[in-house]
Amino acid sequence: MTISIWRYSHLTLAVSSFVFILLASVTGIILAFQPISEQLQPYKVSNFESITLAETISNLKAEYPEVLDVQVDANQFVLASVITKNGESLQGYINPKTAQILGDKIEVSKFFKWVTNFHRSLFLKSIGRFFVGLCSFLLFLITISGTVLILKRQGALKKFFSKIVNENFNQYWHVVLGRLSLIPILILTITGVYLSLEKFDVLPKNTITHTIDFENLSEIPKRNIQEIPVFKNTKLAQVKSIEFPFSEDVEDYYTISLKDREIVVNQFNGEILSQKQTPLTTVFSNLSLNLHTGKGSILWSLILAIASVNILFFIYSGFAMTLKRRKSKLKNKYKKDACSYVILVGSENGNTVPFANQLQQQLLKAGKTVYCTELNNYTTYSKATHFIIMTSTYGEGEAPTNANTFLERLKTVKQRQEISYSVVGFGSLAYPDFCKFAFDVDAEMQQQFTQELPVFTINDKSVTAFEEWLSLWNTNRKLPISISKEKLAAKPKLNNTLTVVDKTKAEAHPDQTFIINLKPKGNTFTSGDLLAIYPKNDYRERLYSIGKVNKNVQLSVKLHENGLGSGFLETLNKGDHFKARIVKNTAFHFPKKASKVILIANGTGIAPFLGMLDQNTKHTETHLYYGLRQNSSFNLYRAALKEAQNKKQLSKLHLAFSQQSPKTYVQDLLQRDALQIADALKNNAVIMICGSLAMQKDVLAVLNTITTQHLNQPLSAFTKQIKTDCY
Ligand SMILES: Cc1cc2nc3c(=O)[nH]c(=O)nc-3n(C[C@H](O)[C@H](O)[C@H](O)COP(=O)(O)O)c2cc1C
Repeated sequence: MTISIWRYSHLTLAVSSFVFILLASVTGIILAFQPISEQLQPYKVSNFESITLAETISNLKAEYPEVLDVQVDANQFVLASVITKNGESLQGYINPKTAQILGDKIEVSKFFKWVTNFHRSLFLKSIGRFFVGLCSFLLFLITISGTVLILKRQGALKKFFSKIVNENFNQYWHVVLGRLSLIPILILTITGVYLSLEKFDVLPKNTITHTIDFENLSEIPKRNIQEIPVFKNTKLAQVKSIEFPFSEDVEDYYTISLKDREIVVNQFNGEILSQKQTPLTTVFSNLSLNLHTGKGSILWSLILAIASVNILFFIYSGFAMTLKRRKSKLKNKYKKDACSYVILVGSENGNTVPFANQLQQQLLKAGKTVYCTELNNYTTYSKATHFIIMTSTYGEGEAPTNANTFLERLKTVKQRQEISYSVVGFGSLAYPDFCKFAFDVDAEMQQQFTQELPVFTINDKSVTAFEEWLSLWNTNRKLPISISKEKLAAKPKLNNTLTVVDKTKAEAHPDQTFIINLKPKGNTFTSGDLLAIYPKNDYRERLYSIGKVNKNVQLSVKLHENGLGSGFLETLNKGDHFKARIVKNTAFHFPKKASKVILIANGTGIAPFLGMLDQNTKHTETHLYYGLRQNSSFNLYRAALKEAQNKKQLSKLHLAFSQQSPKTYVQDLLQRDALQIADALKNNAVIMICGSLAMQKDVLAVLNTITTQHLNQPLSAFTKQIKTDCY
């Protein structure tokens, strides 16, 4: 079944039962405190587990002239009904070690009785009971469909509990709490259904009847209670109730109900007269009651209370997510065959839709005819001249639900006219397959249409990045489109405060470059992750590649004229602090296992590599190809790289100077070392590239020549071994 059907079922079940579930959860939370308040009473004696039945019965018989019965409840409180020496009839909790009365039987308060009644039947008697039972069953189905949705989201059963990226409060906690309360909620619902079925007499009722051979009852050998084997060998903890013999007639006996069976014992010689297993329905019934109410365990009662609070949160967050999805509807002014621009959207949770809506509105304002639809609706567009595909990636590099049949449709639906296209990928660097679906779409589109711009990727809904794409696209299309950032920009989630440890001076460097070391809060980042800063405290974001050096965040920054990010960082002084966001960039971490690592950088692209070399304490063979303008540009990094070489954390350094004669670029050095590079790639080496996009393009072209010439394969055969982070 597809994810949308599961999601639809999950939602429909929730909508149809949420009022009942809401009421049952609120009352359930209150009721969880009843067993807790009971258990806090001081009626359980110490070392209860070691007390025997023999000890209890003989103590009671010694203390009271007549004992009617004894019950041991889920709290291990022992309740006895006795007649005292004064002839008074008494029911209360006793200490089985002394037979002394500890207190009166606890009566459930009127308030708890009222809430219990409401919880069971909503005061609607049988009809109410039926609905409560039904809703328990529906909640069971909601839990199952929710589990399937989590499984689909996580991609595999073994990943059920693996880490979840926190992109959205409601979504994140819906899944995290859903996983944590899965078992308690399943137990609550199954036991709830069982208890309801029991009330409707649907389950078979088995009562125990004993057949006793009254003819052969004997009073001899007369045994003391303490010497009767079954009493000696049975612990009180196993007992549920004891019915004492009515009189001293041999035909009256002890009936002892244990957890798994019921026995009848001759009161004189201790012979077991009959023994019957407890029926399974009774075992389940007791188990269901204890599990559903939390009787007998403060911990379980608390777990049930927390699970019920979570259910309330699921109702809220589930509806909040649904509303958000609904709000992100696509609307059109023109019919599909009347438009020259077609925006095709792929979105799982609606985050990409506002970007598409903005672009559509602004294009309409500019007098263009635009049609906007989901990728799965792809069909013919008789007047289209340009497609803009805006799609997120979901699961593990897969298509979002409303785009999962697009690639198939693309093969069958044929357009009649020439069409150009641009793909904008929305994704998150926290996932290894960053914007993969956008790249898959682009590869297929290239077969039929003209690519106008290479795939443009947008991390974490960055409005700044979208503006960058728009500016490139505007230039190409000769359009003046600008978007309303306020409508798109979500408040950035600043997750760290960084303090300046030290900073070099930009003016001391020939290329106006400086290194800044920042002390973050916590240690949960690594080299290759990104630091997102918001210099003007608005939506404008600037990203820097992090090198983790001495547990600090180290950035290498080139000061640009009027540069928003570089200007802000340049004005900071030692001790200053500011809030920012550390963005995980799992796709650009130093490989844990690799025969060899080849790092390629130019300019400030060295930043993450300085950290990776500092962290390369396993001495993985690592080569660095580094392009700078001139020898003096290298002064800033000389000491750190020398130290890395001395510590054998950098095996070899290859420098290229582009403004010194002979002018050399990193790709020239790669070409020079073509044989070693080919050999390394063949032996599973990893190549990491960081720096300018122009350098990346040239380097990839040279690498492709190397693999084609020396390994008879294009570079695309080695994609898994190439990691890039260029800007
Ligand atoms: C369960 C899940 C899996 C994701 N998998 C990826 C992924 O493999 N690659 C990626 O770049 N982004 C991934 N993302 C991030 C989304 O693509 C990103 O948040 C996007 O902005 C969501 O837009 P949408 O709500 O329109 O689908 C994933 C998000 C979620 C919730």
